[in-house]
This record gives sequence, structure tokens and C-alpha cells, in this order.
Amino acid sequence: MEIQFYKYQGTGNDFVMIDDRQITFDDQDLDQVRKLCDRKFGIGSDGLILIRNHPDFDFEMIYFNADGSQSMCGNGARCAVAFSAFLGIIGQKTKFLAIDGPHEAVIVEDRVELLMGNVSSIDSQGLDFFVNTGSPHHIRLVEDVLDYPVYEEGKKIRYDACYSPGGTNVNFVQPIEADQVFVRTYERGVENETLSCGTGVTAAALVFGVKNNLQKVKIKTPGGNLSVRFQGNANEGFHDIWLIGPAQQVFSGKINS
Ligand SMILES: N[C@@H](CCC[C@H](N)C(=O)O)C(=O)O
Repeated sequence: MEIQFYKYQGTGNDFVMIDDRQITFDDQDLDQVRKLCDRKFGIGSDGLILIRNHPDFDFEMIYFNADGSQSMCGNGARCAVAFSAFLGIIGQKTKFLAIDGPHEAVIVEDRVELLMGNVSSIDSQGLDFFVNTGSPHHIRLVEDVLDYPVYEEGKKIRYDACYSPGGTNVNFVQPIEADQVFVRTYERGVENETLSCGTGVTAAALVFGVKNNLQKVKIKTPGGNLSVRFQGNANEGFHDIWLIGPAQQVFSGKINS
């Protein structure tokens, strides 16, 4: 069978996108997901997204990591919004459903502004933190992130017994300006460093924002720039959390499955 796909990237986090409104993709066939995401034997991507109809929302985003596991993906969701606009399903504004619940988004020029789910708390231990932004994120503040062994340390923390059995994503965060951090992420489900992680930078922005009394944080990643603004605080929790950044179609094609 031939599958029509589109390839998107959001700050270098890349995704295979499939318009599955006719429900022709078998979402139980995880070997197929893994093959399509494979950079040697398939299209190659950090994850795969199906866009499906939903009776109560503009669309539903079904997200898979490259290994076939499922979670919430912030950059993927921004790309799914851009793809849904390309397909003509939505205009500039949308309400859609993802694995962690409903989301809203607005397209402003080449950027997608995505409303994330509320975050109830930040757990901390020294320079390490844990935040769930729809996906689990360990945050570690470091001094020289460009020189940090992200893969080795990230893998250790990702498989630490305290996160078993699900594991966690791991973000290494260096403050570089009064209102800006540089973030590098080891992603669960990709099992490697990715160029950017939307739920991860959101978690990093909340940690940095609380420490520095900021409600808007700029973020640099190896794949480009994002920003996060939010309301709330560490005692009452966080709401109106917006993840903002570019989302771009890079190519499309057909692949035999
Ligand atoms: N790249 C994503 C996060 C995808 C999910 C993550 N790998 C997990 O399994 O928790 C993002 O942009 O948020």
C-alpha cells in the first residue's frame, strides 16, 4: 500500500504527518510507525502524527515517538496545527484534542502559538527538577550546556529507577540571559538527543521563570528559538501556558508500506 505523507519540522524536531481522516492507517501497527520514522529504511523522523476527525474538536492529533510509544508532543502539536491549516481543516485558530486533553492554538505568520495543559506543580531536588507538561520532564540546571554530555547523562536519568517503568525525558538547561535559557534534550522514545523538545522547553521555562520571577521566557535550542509565556505560580500551579515558535512543511511524498 502507498502512503501519502508530509514532513514537518518545528525547531528541528521533525515529524512524518499523515492525513488520516479516512482512518486508513492501522494505529496498532507499531512496526509500521517505527519503519516510517527510521532514518535509513523509512522517511526518517523523531515522531509520526496522524490527523483524524473528532466529533467535538477541529481534529485529533495521534502522536507516536519514533519507537512507537505515545505521549504529548509540543513541537509535534505546533506542526499538526500548521498541517491542519495546510489541509484546509482549520483557519488561523483551532481547538483540537491530543493525548493529554484539549488544546487551543493560533497561527501568527510563520509561528504557531500553542496552549499547553495546566501544570499543577514543580518537584525539586537541588539543581534538578521534575515537571509534567503533558509529557514527563526531568530538568537539570547546568553551567555549560554546549559542552555537556547530554546523551550519556540523559540516558542515565531517563532509565533511573525513580522514573521506572515509564521513564522520563531529560532537559539540560543553561541560563544565558536574564530572560533566556539554552536547552538541550534527551528524548524518551527517540532514545537520543533531539534538536528541540516543546514540552521540554515548556518545563524548563516554568522552572527558570519561577526562580527568576518571570512570566515570559525565551528559549534557544540546537534547532532554533522558541518562547513560553504563562500565568500562575509554584504554590497554585500554572495555567495559560503558551508555547510559541515556527512550524514548517519541508517536503511531501509517497512511500510503500
Ligand atoms: N518532542 C516532543 C516530546 C515527545 C514526547 C516525548 N518523547 C515522550 O515520550 O514523553 C515535544 O516537542 O514535546
